[in-house]
Amino acid sequence: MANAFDTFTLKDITLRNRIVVPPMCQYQAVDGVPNQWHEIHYPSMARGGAGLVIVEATAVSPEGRISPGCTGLWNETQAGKMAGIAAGIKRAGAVPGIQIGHAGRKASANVPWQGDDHMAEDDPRAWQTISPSAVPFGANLPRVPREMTLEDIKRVQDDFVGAARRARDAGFEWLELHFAHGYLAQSFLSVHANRRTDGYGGDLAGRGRFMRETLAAVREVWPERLPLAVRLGVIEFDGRDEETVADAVSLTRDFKSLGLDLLDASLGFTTPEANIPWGPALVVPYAARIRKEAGIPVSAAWNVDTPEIIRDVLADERLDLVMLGHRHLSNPHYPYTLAKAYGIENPGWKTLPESYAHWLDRYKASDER
Ligand SMILES: C=C(C(=O)O)c1ccccc1
Repeated sequence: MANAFDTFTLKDITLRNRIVVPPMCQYQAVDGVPNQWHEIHYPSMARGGAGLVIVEATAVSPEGRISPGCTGLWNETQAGKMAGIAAGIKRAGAVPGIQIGHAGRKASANVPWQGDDHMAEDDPRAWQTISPSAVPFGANLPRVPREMTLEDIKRVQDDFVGAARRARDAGFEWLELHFAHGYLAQSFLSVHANRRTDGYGGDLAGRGRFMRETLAAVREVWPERLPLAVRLGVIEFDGRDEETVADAVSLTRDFKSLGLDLLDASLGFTTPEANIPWGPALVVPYAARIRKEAGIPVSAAWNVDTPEIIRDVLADERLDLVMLGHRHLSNPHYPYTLAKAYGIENPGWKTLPESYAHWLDRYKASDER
């Protein structure tokens, strides 16, 4: 029976606990280059006590960004800045992770609080998006993407490999491929986005090919001793759920045979018509099924966010790691809050830097006396 403050070892990497700061886009980069925002944000999150801090969805190419504010790992300038961020996370006691991806037909968008929609075609910042088929997402993202050629597919897969190599050389110790949320890789898997009739479309084998090939190629450059994860949209809530979840189980088994170490279960988000039943631990049942049927460690986000839920999903081994994004944005020291909720002795010394722990212990808060 695991609990949130147990260590977790995967390959040569041991996390100090089961708490993860998941990738959460900050939309603060310029030309994909991390800056002081990221240099403060990520080490601060790590200083709060989480076991693993995963840097936001980082584009493998300029056209792969969701928005102009997204980070990238397609050049050495970006890699140099990312090296400092990885070191800062590690210095703060967490394992440095990074998520790499390509936004596909959801790219070229305004940041969420500036519209969360495709930039106008005459916006000088906008760019042509690409996708498995010339099928738009719709709703706030109506631009018709260009259908990818086989050369495009190979180029983008090579871009994933290049970004993985830069992440390795920058000192990251945990790599997550972004195969979820309606971005490019998920679009290949989705019947809502992929109408191809060549080897990258049609049945599950065809729709899963881009993901399998990309994972295998990245595994070649990502050190065997370091964990390789995939965030996969395992359900869409589009009326095809049993088929989609069964596909996710099958695909995860394939990924495992290609060197996947952990599956981070999330949502598909490939159609605006989805009817998502928002609520506590929304994705956990599907993550647990994959854990059992594919025999691989799993994590999940999406309202795994109370001490009771966190305790239960870990104790009964539905999840191996909990992704606490919302909790960390409102309180980067959430591990301390969680330790106190569990009545753990000396919660500050258990989760925070010694200077914080000292003062928290030395002079009690008025409601702690
Ligand atoms: C910006 C996102 C990402 O990087 O996955 C995202 C998209 C949809 C829901 C949550 C997060």
